Amino acid sequence: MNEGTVKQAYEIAKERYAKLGIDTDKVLQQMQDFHLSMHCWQADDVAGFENQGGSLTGGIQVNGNYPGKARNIDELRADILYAMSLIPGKHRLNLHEIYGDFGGKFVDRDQCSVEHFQSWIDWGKANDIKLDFNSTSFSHPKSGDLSLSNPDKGIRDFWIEHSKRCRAISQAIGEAQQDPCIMNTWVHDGSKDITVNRYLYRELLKDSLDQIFEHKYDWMKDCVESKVFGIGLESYTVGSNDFYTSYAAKNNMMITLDTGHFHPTESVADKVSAMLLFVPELMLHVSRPIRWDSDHVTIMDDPTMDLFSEIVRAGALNRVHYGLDYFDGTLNRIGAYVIGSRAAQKCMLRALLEPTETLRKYELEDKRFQRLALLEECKNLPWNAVYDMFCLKNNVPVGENYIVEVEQYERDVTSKR
Ligand SMILES: C[C@H](O)[C@H](O)[C@@H](O)C(=O)CO
Ligand SMILES: [Mn+2]
Repeated sequence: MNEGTVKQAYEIAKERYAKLGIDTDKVLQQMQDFHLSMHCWQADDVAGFENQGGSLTGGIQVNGNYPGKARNIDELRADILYAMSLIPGKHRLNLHEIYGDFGGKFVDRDQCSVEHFQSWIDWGKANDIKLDFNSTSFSHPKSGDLSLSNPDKGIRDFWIEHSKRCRAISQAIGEAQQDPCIMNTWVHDGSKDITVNRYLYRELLKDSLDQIFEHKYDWMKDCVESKVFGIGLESYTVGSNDFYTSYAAKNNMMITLDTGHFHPTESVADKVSAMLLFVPELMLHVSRPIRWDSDHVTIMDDPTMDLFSEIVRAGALNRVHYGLDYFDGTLNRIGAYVIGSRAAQKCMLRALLEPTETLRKYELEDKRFQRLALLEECKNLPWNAVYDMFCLKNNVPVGENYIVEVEQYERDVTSKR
């Protein structure tokens, strides 16, 4: 689509939205301030640089063997920068601990420190990209079924030490970038079959977390992530939703909502207003679960649109952090970043373009037909013309034009790996 057509379509959309009391120019400004935290692990199928060739454990799984995945830190950085060049706006990068710059040496998880992330800090500064962080409990000989909740004190202490070090690394990252680094704690701990020790494991997890979070930092923020179940750990998850919701509320901590970590018919959108009354902030891991936590590439589907609408309706734009979390090895991985990131942006854009005040007025007046009619009509308002304008303003390909760019990068770079 040429520039003139995009501008023309935008002017028509602007007029259409103005009739509903929406200022599209203002929404474009808001979109500029909407930063995703892109997950580094889509680039290499959650392999990282510690355990080259080791298998992915911890109840998560990547399918597919699409050629050209990033094999080292340079390739991963190049791929992420390329993906970012096709996504409008400025975005963060979310690192897992296993993506440290270990210089080819084996650095065990209880030995990691800021020196292994100094080159990431420098890279972030050089590219104006803020970083977030995750401790990594999976893909390690000591991962087993239980890490922070393991009855074996030696194993528990190993993971406590890992988590404490990850927090110190996050603090250093946050201070260096002068913006808090958000550190997510997710552990896979659970049981394949019936366990008679539910209370014990949760008691141990609580105690481990209390030790990990004891030290207070000012340049990092903690969040905790629950899950329904992992593969091979189907019967019981120590860090369930009830466990972490209670823990976060009691300790005034941020909670992570991974959209793949709930029962298939459970609405994650509905949790936003429920949780934000009791926890200070939310971290999202936007994913696309197909029947289970399959981590398909995020698309503009109803659950994701509902989630972003609820954030906007709750007036919580600044209390939510927008991480992505999917990993699909069956398709071009850079393309996957672009599709998922743009989809999340489109969901946010549509949410910002909603005539919420009018809808609320209808609701207060018990005008049920009018409320439903306007909600339906919003679906076919010209929001896509506003998104195209957002792309144009940010100098990135408009619409499907990014497909040829991804193909070109594949020909020039990833197919040669
Ligand atoms: C890599 C994982 O997806 C991530 O650490 C965690 O957030 C998760 O969602 C596990 O299912
Ligand atoms: Mn997640």
